[in-house]
Amino acid sequence: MTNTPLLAVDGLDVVYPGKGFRAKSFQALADVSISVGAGETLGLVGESGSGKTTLGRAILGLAPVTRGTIDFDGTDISHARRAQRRSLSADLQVVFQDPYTSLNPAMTIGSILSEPLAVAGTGQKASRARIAELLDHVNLPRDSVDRLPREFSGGQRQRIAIARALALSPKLIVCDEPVSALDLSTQARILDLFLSIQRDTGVSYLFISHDLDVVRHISHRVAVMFRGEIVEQGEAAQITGDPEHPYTQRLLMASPVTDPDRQEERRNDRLRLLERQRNEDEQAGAVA
Ligand SMILES: Nc1ncnc2c1ncn2[C@@H]1O[C@H](COP(=O)(O)OP(=O)(O)OP(=O)(O)O)[C@@H](O)[C@H]1O
Repeated sequence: MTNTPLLAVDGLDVVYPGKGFRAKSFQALADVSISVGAGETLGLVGESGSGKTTLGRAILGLAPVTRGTIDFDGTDISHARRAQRRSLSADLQVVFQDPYTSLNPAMTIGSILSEPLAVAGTGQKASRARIAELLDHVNLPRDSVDRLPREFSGGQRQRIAIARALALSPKLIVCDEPVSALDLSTQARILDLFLSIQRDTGVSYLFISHDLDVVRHISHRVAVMFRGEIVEQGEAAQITGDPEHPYTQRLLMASPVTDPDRQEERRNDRLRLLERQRNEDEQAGAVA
């Protein structure tokens, strides 16, 4: 990890224009600032509708930037045009939540993986070699190339989506709830895959999730989003275990403990939080 951020979002506003006659516009992000270093994972956590996906989409050029900058690898890409976006796609990739809809059902795995390589001008022989390497990397058999997405389980499809994102060795992958559609044991295996890929390649992740346990497992740092604003950010263990902001505290108290190995740890976090809230209430009472 280096100190120079690979991605620096500064003072970002996103306002969705109203649709139809008299429909109101909607401000989905207000003054959002985050950064992701090379080889780092920033977890982005928050309730449904808080604006997490909108931030990911703004970085990918899919949501309108009204104000602020998005610096990626030294260039402001907040208003990048199509040609610049295309050249960025080698370095900036995405993995979506739903492995059932994110892969074209009519294309073989070989065609899905060769698409980004062909766009980048990779020759057929080099492309075949790269595809074999990618399948090894995500632990899928090499003969997967001739099969269709429907022949794979949800976890395997997410491995294919990850392989596709890795094809051109990106610097940053925006991961938008990439394990939410998977069962618990598959979630754990895919999270481990994300971690081992990062160890091997040094790729950075902006990892979007509503699940504090998932975010704690995968992230170096965590940012918490509430109603379109970042209300708190810091080291993953601190934000997910001993948060300062009342909203994050509520998230911690309300979130289900998905990982059985973490139940004890989470119980202790909650007890510590309750203790702190009681002390703060007592102090407030003493002052009043
Ligand atoms: N294209 C759009 N036009 C208008 N409003 C939108 C659009 N996309 C999202 N929104 C609104 O912006 C807000 C933030 O949505 P967003 O999908 O970014 O939240 P989220 O935290 O990712 O939620 P979820 O976890 O449910 O996907 C919501 O109120 C949503 O209705």
